[in-house]
Amino acid sequence: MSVCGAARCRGAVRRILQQNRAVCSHTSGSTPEGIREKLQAFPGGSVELQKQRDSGVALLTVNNPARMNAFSGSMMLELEQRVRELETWTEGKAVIVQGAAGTFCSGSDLNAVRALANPHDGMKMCEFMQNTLTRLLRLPLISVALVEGRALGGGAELTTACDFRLMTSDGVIQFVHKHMGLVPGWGGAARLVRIVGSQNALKLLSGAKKVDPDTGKQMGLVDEVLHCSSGEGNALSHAERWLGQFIQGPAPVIQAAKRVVVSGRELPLDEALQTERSVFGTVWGGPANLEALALKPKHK
Ligand SMILES: CC[C@@H](C(=O)O)C(=O)SCCNC(=O)CCNC(=O)[C@H](O)C(C)(C)COP(=O)(O)OP(=O)(O)OC[C@H]1O[C@@H](n2cnc3c(N)ncnc32)[C@H](O)[C@@H]1OP(=O)(O)O
Repeated sequence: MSVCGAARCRGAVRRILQQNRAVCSHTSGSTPEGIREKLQAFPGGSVELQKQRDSGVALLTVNNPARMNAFSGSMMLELEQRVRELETWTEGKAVIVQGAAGTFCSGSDLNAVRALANPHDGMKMCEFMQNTLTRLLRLPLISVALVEGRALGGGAELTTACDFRLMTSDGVIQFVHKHMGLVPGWGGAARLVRIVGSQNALKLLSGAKKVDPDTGKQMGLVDEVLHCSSGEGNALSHAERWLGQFIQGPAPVIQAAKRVVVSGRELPLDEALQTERSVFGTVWGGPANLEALALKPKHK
């Protein structure tokens, strides 16, 4: 990359980091640090990250099978750490978010929820998770939620923090918050409205409706239904194949595509155009661009 290109790239990265800092200050008013010790007091399970360097696809696995992959406090902290690791993965192209043992995620661990049920702790937890999931959605990687089994409550919210949702035929997404006397607090409502529109979002939240794969596909919540028999890694290999059509080519170009989509999705038009120019500058005259020009391609 030229010196000029590198400077533009740093500018684009700086702008995205500024967006992320804006999320922190907008969603908390203060830092969400106070909640870390409290979350640490609810251990159990893990959030695992496996970076597949050959393909540029990372697997992020929510792993707490004894509780249907519910998020313990320590898992919320681990998720933030994993997202932090992905933010600096310059060779990466995509991330698949999945649950362990054939089911996606049943939301917050109800034991932690009970203990943090006062408004102050609830707000801090919600700020912390909003920040983490906003950063997940803004990663310069194509993100896919692979929904096998159930995605409930916070698990349903997690699916909306990905660019795409793939569902196996046994999958269910359900915003069960109403049954808990709640609304989503991890940013899931704001994202849901943007994905399916306000009419559908209101139906899903006020009715706590179960979304099966076909209904999800009709309303635009589900991008693809994976018809595969259940079994270790079977759905994952289908998901990887589906993802393959979007991640051919060099990582900087894939990351640039994601960055212009994030700015187009989130910023006012003038700022989005400015970011688009900066990101364009990182790929214009870059190795992939020069190689393509030398090949005189025909796009048939
Ligand atoms: C702000 C809150 C909101 C958010 O964060 O956005 C939330 O997410 S609140 C949590 C919302 N989720 C739930 O309310 C899920 C409650 N669980 C269920 O409805 C059912 O367990 C199930 C997920 C539909 C599975 O049912 P089934 O297949 O019949 O299995 P079991 O019920 O026997 O579950 C096995 C085991 O897992 C425990 N479990 C499941 N979910 C949670 C959870 N969210 N927190 C803690 N533990 C959970 C369940 O209690 C069973 O444990 P044992 O009884 O010890 O076997």
